[in-house]
Amino acid sequence: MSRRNKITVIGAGNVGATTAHWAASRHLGDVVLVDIKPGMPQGKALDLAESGPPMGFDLNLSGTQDYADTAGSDVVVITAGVPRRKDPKTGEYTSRDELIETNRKIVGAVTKGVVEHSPDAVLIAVANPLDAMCHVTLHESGFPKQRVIGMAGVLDTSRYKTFIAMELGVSVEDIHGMVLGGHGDTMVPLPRHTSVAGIPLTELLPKDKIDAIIQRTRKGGGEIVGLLGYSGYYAPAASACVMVESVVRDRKRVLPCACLCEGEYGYDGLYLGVPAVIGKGGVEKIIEMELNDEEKAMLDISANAVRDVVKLLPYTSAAS
Ligand SMILES: NC(=O)C1=CN([C@@H]2O[C@H](COP(=O)(O)OP(=O)(O)OC[C@H]3O[C@@H](n4cnc5c(N)ncnc54)[C@H](O)[C@@H]3O)[C@@H](O)[C@H]2O)C=CC1
Ligand SMILES: O=C([O-])CC(=O)C(=O)O
Repeated sequence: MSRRNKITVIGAGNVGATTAHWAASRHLGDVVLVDIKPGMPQGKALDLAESGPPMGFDLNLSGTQDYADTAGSDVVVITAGVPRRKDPKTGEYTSRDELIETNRKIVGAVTKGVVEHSPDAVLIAVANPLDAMCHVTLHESGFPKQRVIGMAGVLDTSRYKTFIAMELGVSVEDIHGMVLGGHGDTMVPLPRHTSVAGIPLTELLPKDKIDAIIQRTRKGGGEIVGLLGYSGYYAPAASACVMVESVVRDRKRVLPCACLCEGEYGYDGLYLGVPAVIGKGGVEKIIEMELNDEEKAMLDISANAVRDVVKLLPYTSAAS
């Protein structure tokens, strides 16, 4: 009898529980939710399982504090970590980068727990600061780079496409394009490589409108924090699920993901959002697209911003 895919989600908070929800509703596999809060992943998994009859999914959904229950996972999504929050009094909110000290410890610890029981899994990092957390996950897992991927570009691209669709009054389905670079304000949307049903975006919108969409995309996470008081989770979880699906169904989607660049785009030993073919083995190939001087300069700025954060980690030799 063939076995179902096994998907583990570490951290059953907003992003983790919603990832489990999307994964179940798309029938991607059995889902194990892990969280340090006793009873909480168990409760969310049971509640989700009880939504199977009306929603028509019949998967095993369980919650646990014990990594032994995650054994043999095909994919593990690591959302455990603190999110940024808005101070209700001042309206100020922290940057993703300020989460590094807390989250590197959480992500490091959970990665060790995961790999002990799932030595062949593909790991998808989600906690922030995302690109740095990919370095933590790679280092603590000892996995090959192909099996440690970061989720950010799918989300950033999703926001970019949403804003384009809103501006043009067209379906998001017909918008094709990508956002590369680090998951921060220096990310690099690529309007020259964006089209609407094959029509270049640059023919459909004037430069000032495109520039406004780029700025809104770069600040997309912050816009949600500003409105909610904490980080968004529907779009992040949906984006993680697109990556999970490409792995478990071996779809070989071309997705912008944080991948370890070793020479690609001129960067060495640095996680950065680049287009990649995602299949059963994780990153099957990084696609090197032609960038013009302006685009490459923006990617360099973004890579430098990521490098500055990665340098704060205790064990990486500063990536070049
Ligand atoms: N890469 C991306 O594009 C995005 C990243 N994020 C990041 O994802 C992370 C999670 O965000 P939310 O789900 O909104 O936060 P949340 O606070 O709702 O959930 C985090 C969960 O992690 C759990 N946790 C903490 N330490 C743990 C440990 N050692 N083992 C197991 N579970 C542990 C907490 O108990 C909590 O339930 C944050 O770092 C956030 O910044 C959020 C959205 C998008
Ligand atoms: O901005 C945040 O706090 C969470 C995140 O990474 C995003 O939504 O892009």
